Amino acid sequence: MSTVSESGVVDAVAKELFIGGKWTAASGGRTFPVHDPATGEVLCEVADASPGDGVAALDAAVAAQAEWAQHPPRERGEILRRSYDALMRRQEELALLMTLEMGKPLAEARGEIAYAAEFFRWFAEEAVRIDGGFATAPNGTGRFLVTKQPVGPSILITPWNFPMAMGTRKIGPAVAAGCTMVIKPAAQTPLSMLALTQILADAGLPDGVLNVLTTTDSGGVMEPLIRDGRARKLSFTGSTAVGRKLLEQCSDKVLRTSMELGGNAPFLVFDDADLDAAVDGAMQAKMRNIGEACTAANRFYVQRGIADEFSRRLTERMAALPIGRGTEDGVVVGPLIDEAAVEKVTTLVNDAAQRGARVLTGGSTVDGPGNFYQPTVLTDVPADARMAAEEIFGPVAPISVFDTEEEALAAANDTEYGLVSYVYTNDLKRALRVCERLEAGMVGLNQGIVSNPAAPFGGIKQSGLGREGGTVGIDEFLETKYIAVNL
Ligand SMILES: O=CCCCC(=O)O
Repeated sequence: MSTVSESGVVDAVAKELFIGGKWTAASGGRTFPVHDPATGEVLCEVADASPGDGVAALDAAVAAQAEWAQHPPRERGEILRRSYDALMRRQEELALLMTLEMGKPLAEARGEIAYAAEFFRWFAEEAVRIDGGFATAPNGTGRFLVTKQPVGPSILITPWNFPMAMGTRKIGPAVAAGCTMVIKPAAQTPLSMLALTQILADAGLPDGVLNVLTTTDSGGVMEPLIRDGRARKLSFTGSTAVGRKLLEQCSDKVLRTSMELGGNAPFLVFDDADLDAAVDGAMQAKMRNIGEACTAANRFYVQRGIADEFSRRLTERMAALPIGRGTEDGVVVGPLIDEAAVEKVTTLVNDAAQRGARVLTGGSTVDGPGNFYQPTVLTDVPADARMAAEEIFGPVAPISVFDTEEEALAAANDTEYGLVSYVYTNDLKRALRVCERLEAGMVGLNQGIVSNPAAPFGGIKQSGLGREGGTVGIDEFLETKYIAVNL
């Protein structure tokens, strides 16, 4: 595409299902609308898969598995590498497409395309490094041969908040490992995944390796595939509530699972922290993706000596953020994904205010069309406020004050979640002590963003199972086989 226009990027995407290497209409020709969250307008109609379409997609993935597993790792890597190049070459148009369907500002959408592409570059390099082992048995006679094989047909379910990167983070290692896939993007944001599908097909991904289902009937279409028994793996990114249900379904046929679930990230700022850095980090940890991220700082705990100054500076920064449609120049805060998201944020803020929290800035929706909520800072947020326990998933920063390290750790760990925590301190011993005791799969130490394709992303407790990215990311799609050799 030579020009980048709103209608152009939407028109350029195939709106059908992708099954066995072919674009195909949903059975009955059913479609559903995709909306622009900034205006509420319909962007386009997309195929609405039925349970029967789901089975056809799984059939195609199963049929392609044996041959794909034998495909040379170098070639699997090269498909990913060509796809990386295409993503970066087309960064501008793909970013616009993402902003239109998801709402995030264009600068962030560009960032997500680059982030997404990096997963392909990373796993292109990992495809050729799948290793094994050969050892002598302790009794000296036998030998152990250890090899790794693809798990098999995999079901991938991706969320709306990072519509491209959560796809490449799963597709990358699956392709590198030699697994075939059925992928279902979120109904709110199918277009980025459909564009990505064409990129992979153009890069030479064989027919049947990637099959894509867009649907409004997620449970009706996906549950039978999970229970079918031919898929061997489910990788899901989404809420803990949905993750629990999927885990139950997976138990039926004992599927391998990777679960990237919800978070409730604490952000600790100690008196000895660099305050400028802490406020910068707070803005990143809170406002990346308009707060619609499982990694978003959900609770700020600030030590008493600097609490007023931290709150003042954060409030000033939040109040100054330009709000608007993500396609407009300079906009930093786009719309939330839908009305339900706005309602949830409104309920949580009102609940905290009723329990005694003070609103320092924001605290309400924005007049006019679209799903906008003002950047909001609350202080004196009591421990029993709902937002202390639930993911806000919006531009709201609740601040509470603490006195001692022990108190801060107790508050930070007082959650069923354990995805990520953030700590700001200049005391090395405290930093290490606190990082070790925080119950989280990831910690940002004097850093407001932890996400990196080369690092293992994932949570403990009810934030999930497994890791994505890093050197361990490919293992999620590999089985270890041990061959006992009798000499
Ligand atoms: O909502 C969670 C998606 C994870 C985004 C990231 O990789 O940082």
